[in-house]
Amino acid sequence: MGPHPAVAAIRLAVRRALHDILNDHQAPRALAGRHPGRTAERPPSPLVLVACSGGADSMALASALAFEAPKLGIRAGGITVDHGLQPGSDLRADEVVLRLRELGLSPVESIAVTVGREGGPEAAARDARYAALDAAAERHDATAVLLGHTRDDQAETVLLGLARGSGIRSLSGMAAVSGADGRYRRPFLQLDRQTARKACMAQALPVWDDPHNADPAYTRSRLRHEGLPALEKALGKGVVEALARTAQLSRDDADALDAWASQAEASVRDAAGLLECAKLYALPPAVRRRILRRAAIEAGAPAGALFARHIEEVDRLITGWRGQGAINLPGKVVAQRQGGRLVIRQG
Ligand SMILES: Nc1ncnc2c1ncn2[C@@H]1O[C@H](COP(=O)(O)OP(=O)(O)OP(=O)(O)O)[C@@H](O)[C@H]1O
Repeated sequence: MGPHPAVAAIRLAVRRALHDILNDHQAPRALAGRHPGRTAERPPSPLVLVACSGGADSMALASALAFEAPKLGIRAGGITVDHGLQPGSDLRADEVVLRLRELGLSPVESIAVTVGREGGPEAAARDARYAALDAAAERHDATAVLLGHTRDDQAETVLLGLARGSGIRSLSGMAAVSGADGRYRRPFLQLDRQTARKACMAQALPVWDDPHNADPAYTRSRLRHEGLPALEKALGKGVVEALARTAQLSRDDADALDAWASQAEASVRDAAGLLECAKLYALPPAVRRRILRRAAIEAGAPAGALFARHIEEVDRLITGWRGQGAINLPGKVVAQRQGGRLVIRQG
């Protein structure tokens, strides 16, 4: 008898991700082969780490990694991050370490982090977690770090992006591959959360339910427990899949528009490198706004603090010109129209 269908599904997803990782990993060696003077940068047996909270998604991921990695000659390890946000979180982290070791993973490490306040509790915990995972990946010379985000997480991310009202880039959710050198991989992005949970049950894997995930103080938690169920009731069960598909389509569109904006940018700058308002005016708004956003970031505006409304205001210097004054942007950046040119610089 084969494995439970949910177990088969998680293993297939991980196997595909590992094949991709191996292909990418072998690329530098192929290069070294073509240029005999160069040596391969990576050790022969790649290490893949799973980032595991102890929850159902990442426990399922860890079990599938432990099963699939040895068959492909990959070493498999695991990291759990202790955010220190609840009493006893260190004991829970120790328990996750134990479980990962029981699965046969090595090395396994628990990392305690200090969560700051910047951007709210969810964002601060995420920043601290990724910094710890980045450092662990470097320390162990890991080729990749697997994350357990599912299709449901993706649907939630798309809705959060939609509610921000800042265009298709924020609808494009999480990428299957991201981070430095494509370090982070999300093999479960096409898989629903229930499948991961069922796979844990089928393998008798104990899972830990993070109380934060059910805490209505958190936006994502409200979306998960109230928003999405209401949407499913109104629009049908397929809405999660449709939202996840929207992420992929939006990502492709956003990438294409970014590329268009990169190409168009050279043609709207004069010999001195200043942006020409008449030429900007002739561009489609989506392309023009991307050029304006990039110019503001180049001038020192922090990307995370630069919102759609800022760019719209700068855009009005081009499309709704009536002699308005300089526009103040985050990071003390100022945008100003001067004699048919748009000047964006530190104020
Ligand atoms: N404390 C942690 N330590 C290590 N990795 C983590 C931790 N928290 C989250 N992750 C990683 O980030 C992914 C997404 O985390 P998120 O908090 O959005 O979901 P989650 O509901 O906690 O997921 P899970 O069911 O796997 O616990 C997890 O699947 C896991 O890979």
